[in-house]
Parts: sequence; C-alpha cells; structure tokens
Amino acid sequence: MTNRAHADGALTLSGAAFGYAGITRVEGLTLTLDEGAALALIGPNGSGKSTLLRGILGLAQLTAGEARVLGMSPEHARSHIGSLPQADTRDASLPVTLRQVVTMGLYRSRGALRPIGREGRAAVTRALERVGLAAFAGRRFGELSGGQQQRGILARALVSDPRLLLLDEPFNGLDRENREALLRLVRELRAEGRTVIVSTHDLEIAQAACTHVLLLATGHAPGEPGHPAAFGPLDEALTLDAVQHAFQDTTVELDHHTVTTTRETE
Ligand SMILES: Nc1ncnc2c1ncn2[C@@H]1O[C@H](COP(=O)(O)OP(=O)(O)OP(=O)(O)O)[C@@H](O)[C@H]1O
Repeated sequence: MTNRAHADGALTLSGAAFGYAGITRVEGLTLTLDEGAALALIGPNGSGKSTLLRGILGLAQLTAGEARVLGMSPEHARSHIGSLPQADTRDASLPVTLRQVVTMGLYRSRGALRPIGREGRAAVTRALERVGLAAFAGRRFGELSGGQQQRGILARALVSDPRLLLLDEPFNGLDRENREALLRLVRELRAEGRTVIVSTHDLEIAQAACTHVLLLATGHAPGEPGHPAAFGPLDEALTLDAVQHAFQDTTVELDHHTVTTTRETE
C-alpha cells in the first residue's frame, strides 16, 4: 500500500447529513478520523449506519454540510475504498467462481475492459490467501458456506489495495472461527496503516478491533433522521450513558453489564 497520509485524515465530516432523493436519513455528523484508525459504527436498526457508509462511497446523497474522504470528494475517493456490503444485498446465485468474484474488485479501479494481466492475477491470489481461501479459488461462489462467501467478498474488497475499508455488518451470521479470523484481519489491516470503518450491533467486536466509536441513535420520532449519540476514542466514547441514549428500549451488554432501557418510542 502507498503510504500517503492526508492532512485532513481518512474522513472529515462537517455538519454532514446523508439521505436519498432529498430526504435526510442521518444528520449532524461532525468528526475527523485519522488514517490508520478503526471506527466502529454502532447503532440500532434504522439509525443510518448503512446510509453513512453509502454516503462515504458517494452512493447516498450528501443533503447538508461537507464530507471529505481521503482528502477528496466521496465520488473521487471511491476507487481507493474497498467495501463489503451487507450480506443480504448480495446475489449468491450468480454462476461465477470465487476467483471471478474477487477479480471483480480490480475492475473498480481499472475498468472492466482492460485485461487484468499477470499482476492482477497475482493480486487476486494474494487476496484469497489473505482470507484463507486460496484452495477454493475455482469453486462456484454460490456453493461456498455463508462464512466463506463473506471472506470471499472481503477478498474482493481487499484486492485493489484500498486505503479505506468499509465493512457493513461483516460479523453477522459468522461462527466463532470466522469471527475470530475477521477480527484478526481487521487488526492486521490497521497495523498496515489502512483505515477501517465497520458497522456492527456487537459492542464486544467494537472493543476487540476498533480504536474509535461513532454511536448513532434513531430519530426522536418515526421518520426523523438518525443522529450521533457519541463519537471519540473507544474507551472514552463508549459509555453506558451513550449506549443507553443510542439503544433506546433494547437490551445491550457492555463490560459485562446488561443494559435494558425503558423509553417507549412509539
Ligand atoms: N435506498 C434507500 N432509499 C430510501 N430510504 C432508504 C434507503 N436505504 C435505507 N433507507 C432508509 O434510511 C433509514 C436508515 O437506514 P439504514 O439502512 O441506513 O440504517 P441502519 O442503521 O444501517 O439499519 P440496519 O441496522 O437495519 O441495517 C431507514 O429509515 C431506511 O428505511
């Protein structure tokens, strides 16, 4: 990976809001994340985690404020970002091999018509080795287990040597072994100076792999946009108070405390 750190960090949001078709779904975002940090994006369903991730990719609309990604506009930064979408947005029925799926990650930066060449093929092999799936390269993607598919998509995100990785709920549905492997990989990616932003419902995962946390809460009334409940270094920002604010009327665990909040929202 090239080692060019940006003065304004991996991500700078100033009063940013994101949404779709002019309707804001998450708002009030002001933060700077340095390169090499790992940010856990935590919040209940509908608080806008995926919308923020899509906004960073330039795929959700910036409806207010400013957003700089790796010192660029989100649209320009996209070719430097590797992204792992939520598992339920993938099509596992495509008649393609795992190697072909991972190769697709190269087209983002090179265009689909340019041959990938020896270097590209070597990058695909390295990405597959990195996620422990080199032996499965020729398998049909749809025949792999859920955890293997997840790792395959992660290899697709890694193949273009991205400086920023966006992982949307990557731990959902993983067994213990796959989960540990993914945690290790997130730590390794950070150690290489890459920035990782990972959305999760799981506070334990955030504590195990991340340096920073952004807690998002749902809007005050149905239909209102989500907003930040806390942002900062993980050990400062991940407090019971902030978690309770973000997760109204759900049960969460933090540092072996089980928190059940009581506010009725509807
Ligand atoms: N493509 C879209 N077009 C319009 N509205 C959308 C779209 N995607 C999401 N939304 C809406 O934006 C709001 C935030 O959804 P989002 O998926 O970002 O939340 P989330 O925190 O990621 O939730 P989850 O944990 O369930 O994935 C929701 O009200 C959702 O209905």
